[in-house]
Amino acid sequence: MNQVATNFKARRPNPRSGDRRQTRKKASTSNKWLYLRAMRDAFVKLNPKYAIKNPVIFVVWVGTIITLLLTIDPNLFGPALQKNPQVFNGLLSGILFFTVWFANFAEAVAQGRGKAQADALRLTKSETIAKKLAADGTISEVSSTSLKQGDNIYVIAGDMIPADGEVIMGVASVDESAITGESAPVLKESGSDVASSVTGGTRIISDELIIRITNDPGKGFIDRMIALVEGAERSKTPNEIALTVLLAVLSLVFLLVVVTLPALAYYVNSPVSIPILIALLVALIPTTIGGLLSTIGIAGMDRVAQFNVIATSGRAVEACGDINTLVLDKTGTITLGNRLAEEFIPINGHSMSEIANVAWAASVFDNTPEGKSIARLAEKLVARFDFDFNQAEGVDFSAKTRMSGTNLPGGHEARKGAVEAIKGFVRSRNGRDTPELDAAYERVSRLGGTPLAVSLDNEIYGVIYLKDIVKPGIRDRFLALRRMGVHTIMLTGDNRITASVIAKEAGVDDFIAEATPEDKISVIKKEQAAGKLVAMTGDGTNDAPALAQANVGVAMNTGTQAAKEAANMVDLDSDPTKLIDIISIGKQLLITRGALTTFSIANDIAKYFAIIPVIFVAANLQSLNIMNLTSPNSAVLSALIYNALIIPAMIPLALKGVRFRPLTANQLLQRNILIYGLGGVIAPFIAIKLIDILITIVGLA
Ligand SMILES: Nc1ncnc2c1ncn2[C@@H]1O[C@H](COP(=O)(O)OP(=O)(O)OP(=O)(O)O)[C@@H](O)[C@H]1O
Ligand SMILES: [K+]
Ligand SMILES: [Mg+2]
Repeated sequence: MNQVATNFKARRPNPRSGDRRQTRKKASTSNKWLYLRAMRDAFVKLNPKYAIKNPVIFVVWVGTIITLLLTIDPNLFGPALQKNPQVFNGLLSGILFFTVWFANFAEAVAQGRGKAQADALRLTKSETIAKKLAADGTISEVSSTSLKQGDNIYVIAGDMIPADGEVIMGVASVDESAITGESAPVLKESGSDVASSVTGGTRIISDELIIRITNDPGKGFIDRMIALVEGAERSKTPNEIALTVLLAVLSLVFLLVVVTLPALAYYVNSPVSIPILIALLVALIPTTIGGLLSTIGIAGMDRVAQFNVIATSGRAVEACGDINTLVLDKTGTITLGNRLAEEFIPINGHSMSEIANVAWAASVFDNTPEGKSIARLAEKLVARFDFDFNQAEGVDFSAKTRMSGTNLPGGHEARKGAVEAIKGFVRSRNGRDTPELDAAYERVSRLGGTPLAVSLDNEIYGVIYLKDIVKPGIRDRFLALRRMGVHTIMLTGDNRITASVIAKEAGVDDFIAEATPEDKISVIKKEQAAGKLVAMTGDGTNDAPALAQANVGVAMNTGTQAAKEAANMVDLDSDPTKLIDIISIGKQLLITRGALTTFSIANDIAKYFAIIPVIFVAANLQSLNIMNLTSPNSAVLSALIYNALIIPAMIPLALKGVRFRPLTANQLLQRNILIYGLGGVIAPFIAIKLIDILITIVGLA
């Protein structure tokens, strides 16, 4: 006994999870490496094949080449017009090069974070020996990489679970810290909707299980996660594509403006040179947002991942920002969800022990947490109901019938379930319900509890009070959602009174009681038909269709494989309220993008006033030179140095996102226009002036 205990302890200090946490720490302290790698990757991204995907930055890239050629031969496209053309063109070319490189660097930094995460995940994916079960029950040892969908395997305390699967036999505790970072072991058992799925790379720490493999090699959950965090599957979102197109069109418009300038300048006798035109073009096109656009998107997915939620696409994260309606389960999402039997309320002259006996008989085959807790409470009251187990048959609970029970020998039927369901059942057997039933049912419901009626054949014995508690703090979260303009709907299989009590206590906007699984889908469809974008969470198999129908479906990691496949996000901590955080991240992503676009375009005013006087310098239009910069060369270089430096300066904001408050889209828009629009107009005037003074002191121009 002692020996076993020490053996078990001896294994503890060195479980995989420990190794992994160290790796995580290493990954976070090795920021220096992350930046070094990003610097290198920023050069790799200069490849034109890659660079052309970002039209705005590609224009700068082309400008770099042309100004480089003009450095070698300033008279390549006609006589050079400015002072020291070779030095000027060389400096210009260098600044343009760094503009492109900074944009690449920004993207590489965002991608690098994902790569570090993927490296940590790969550690959990080492090859192990799996014990495969043949049809005749014999066990053979095979490599974990050879396991296919449908294989059955056996694992015992200490083993690593070799691949994703569903528990088909046994109860055991599993250390899932390798994927969730949570050290408390989780109970896994067969039959239960929420606790039967296991993930490859986690470790079983007690007892034994038989698992049916659900994925072919290389298609497991961790494989998918690695691909996702590495950004391999990141496709541009519709909003991002729309903005890219808009930025490209804007660039084209500026290009047309710039090409027509020489004619105008000629007219006022102020000829302009090619490098100045390139400088003006680069200054005017939206390089700041163009350079940071994909960084913002990657960072959004990354931020979701830091919440321990895996998004299957950037599209999903972004869609979160547009969500108008949030559909939530009551039990386990809004309430704690471990609904336990608190009390039996006998009616119609039945005694406490009578209702306990029938409740016990109706629960012996019920594997749900509710069923088990009813049996436990009945046993506390020394319930007895003698019958031959071999001749009895369990009637499983389903969300559709909303009841469960046991078919006893001799044709007797013990049932428990939602009061309306039991009323219907008893009526179909020529029984009656009584006002006493309604009184008991109302009493439980008014407490926010779930009442279950108990019956044997056509006789109702009373009501079971299943107690459930609204999660602490949930009210504030719904309040925050309301401020963001998100409408919340609680869906529950429970009755109207319970539903309204819980809805009021939690502060949701709306509720639907006595909902069947089909109702979930129809609610989502109805909202969508009204032009709303809908998000929902769920865990059970019967949630899968609704998860697929919703614009954003977040499955719990403890949920079934079906639910996880259907969803576009999986929450590793299985905390349904996290959807609220994800919505905030999505909104923040959209706002960050909007803020930086506003800032980028507002910047143009200062850059315009810095460069335009240079073009009309010979015309002596002094009124244009409002910034009073030292020389034409210094004016152009200052504007472009600012234009380049603002990209790395904005990387932290792109990665972290702008400060977010729960406000409606309109309020946020107004706030942002004020901060980033006004700031975007003023900041460059000051910065360009300072750079001009600095390069005059240094003597660059
Ligand atoms: N094990 C059970 N046996 C019999 N009846 C049950 C059992 N579990 C729940 N019920 C009844 O069936 C109803 C519907 O259950 P269901 O799980 O669909 O919804 P819910 O848990 O109340 O709400 P939610 O949709 O928020 O999870 C419950 O409100 C309860 O009255
Ligand atoms: K620009
Ligand atoms: Mg439920």
